[in-house]
Amino acid sequence: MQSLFLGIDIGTTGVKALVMDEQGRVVAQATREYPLHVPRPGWAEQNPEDWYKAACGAIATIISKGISPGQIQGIGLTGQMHGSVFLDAQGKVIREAILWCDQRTADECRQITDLVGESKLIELVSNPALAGFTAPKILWLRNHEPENYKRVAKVLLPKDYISWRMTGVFATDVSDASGMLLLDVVNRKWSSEMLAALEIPAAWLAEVFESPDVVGRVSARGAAETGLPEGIPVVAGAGDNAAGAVGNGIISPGMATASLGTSGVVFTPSQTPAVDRAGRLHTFCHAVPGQWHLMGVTMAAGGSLRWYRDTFAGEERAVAQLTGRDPYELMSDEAALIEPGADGLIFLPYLSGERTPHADPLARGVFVGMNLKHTKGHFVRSIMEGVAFSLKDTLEIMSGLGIALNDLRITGGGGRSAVWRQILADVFNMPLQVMENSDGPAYGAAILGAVGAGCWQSVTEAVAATCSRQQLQEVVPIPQNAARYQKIYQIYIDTYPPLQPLFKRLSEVN
Ligand SMILES: Nc1ncnc2c1ncn2[C@@H]1O[C@H](COP(=O)(O)OP(=O)(O)O)[C@@H](O)[C@H]1O
Ligand SMILES: O=C(CO)[C@@H](O)[C@H](O)COP(=O)(O)O
Repeated sequence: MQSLFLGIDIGTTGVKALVMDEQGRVVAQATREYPLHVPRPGWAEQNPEDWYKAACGAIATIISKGISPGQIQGIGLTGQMHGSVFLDAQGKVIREAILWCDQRTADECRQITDLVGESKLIELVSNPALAGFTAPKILWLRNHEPENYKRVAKVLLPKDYISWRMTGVFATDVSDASGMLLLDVVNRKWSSEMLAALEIPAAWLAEVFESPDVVGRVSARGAAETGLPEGIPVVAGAGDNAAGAVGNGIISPGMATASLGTSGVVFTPSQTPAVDRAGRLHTFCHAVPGQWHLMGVTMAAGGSLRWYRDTFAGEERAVAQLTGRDPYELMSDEAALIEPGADGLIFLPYLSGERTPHADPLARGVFVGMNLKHTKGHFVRSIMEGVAFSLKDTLEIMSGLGIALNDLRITGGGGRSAVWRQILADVFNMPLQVMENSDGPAYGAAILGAVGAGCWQSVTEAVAATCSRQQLQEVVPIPQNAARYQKIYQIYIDTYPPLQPLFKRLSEVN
């Protein structure tokens, strides 16, 4: 009987689970959505119980597809990074998790920066204090919900909460832990100096492991809840971007992923903890032991298109329901009819604030240049283009740091759109590789689970054994589009600076 490996991704929109065989072939997959709560503008929360129920539901669907649970020999978890799950001493969730895209901690970021100092922060944890990272959320709880704060016994990241529910073990991995602002990223261990400075007890944090390390086994309780046999090894796993990179074979310098999930990320590995001293890129540990990575993050990439779909694409949603098509496909068809440049309509995708290149939680989305000619197709196209310009910002910073990329692979839900893929290739003026499996993070997690279970000796060996078959297509830039986008990009980058003080004033009256 073939051994199988289960990868589970606790995404922002839902859980994606897949099962992979010893050759790296995906043999079954399932997804389950859950809601995102926005109690106030700029806030974003989810109920960890929803994640666990969805994960159990996705596992049940996979089993119902004929997968024998007894064949599963290893499990890897991944998920949205930075989210704070606060548990009390009985293991009860104290309040909803505050997510990566929540912008409430601007004051706490300032507090941390004032307390520790900008350059000392880079020295201790390799990154500046950014809204969305986990440590500022812990301080927010202390400042705003002292009753809840008093009850805290553990702070877990989203995937680590699921791992704990399955195994009873409190564990995390170096890539996800990097986004807490509490990890000494260079030495891959908690920073006792940072914990002391912020007065956060070390006992609140899970033990840190390398991503393919086995941290526990499915417990009797986990088995009863998930329908999996007791005893399957569970590895530490990785943050979704690092796991997605493993799933797409991004484990050497020069390679990168451009990801269009809810967020948009350009991710490239590094053999050293090469810090961007200006703090524009995140410097985190990679899921490959001994490697690090740099990444730039656009907060609302696919999230911008989803906002448009939910707010303005009622007609497309209705037609999609009648025809069995996906509303995103219909929106992409509309965008395909519009010329590159959207007849002068430019979109700044700062609907959830921004991280790269402007670390500005108060930034907001903007359409510039609307005129009477513009139709819905123009708006869809300008959203796709604005997100591409934002990812280009990260590529430009990387290039300024001397990072040369020669293999850029697209991943995430937005990569399903051929129009959006071509826009990215044209805006970047670089060929893009389209991979077979767009659920890169879940696939990467399954690979890590397989390495932990001993199917391969290392992540590098696993990637060599699984990824070569996955390259489907190359999207080549169209020279005249690339030239046009180069001009529009110059206008795009000049649009934010004069608006920045207005975003601040807007936040004061809202
Ligand atoms: N067919 C499609 N065309 C264009 N964009 C799409 C399509 N399908 C999904 N998307 C985009 O992908 C996003 C979800 O990507 P996904 O990788 O699943 O995100 P997450 O991991 O954040 O849950 C959606 O918000 C949407 O913008
Ligand atoms: O905050 C980050 C990375 O620093 C995000 O990339 C989250 O990890 C969420 O990812 P998606 O839901 O967009 O995949």
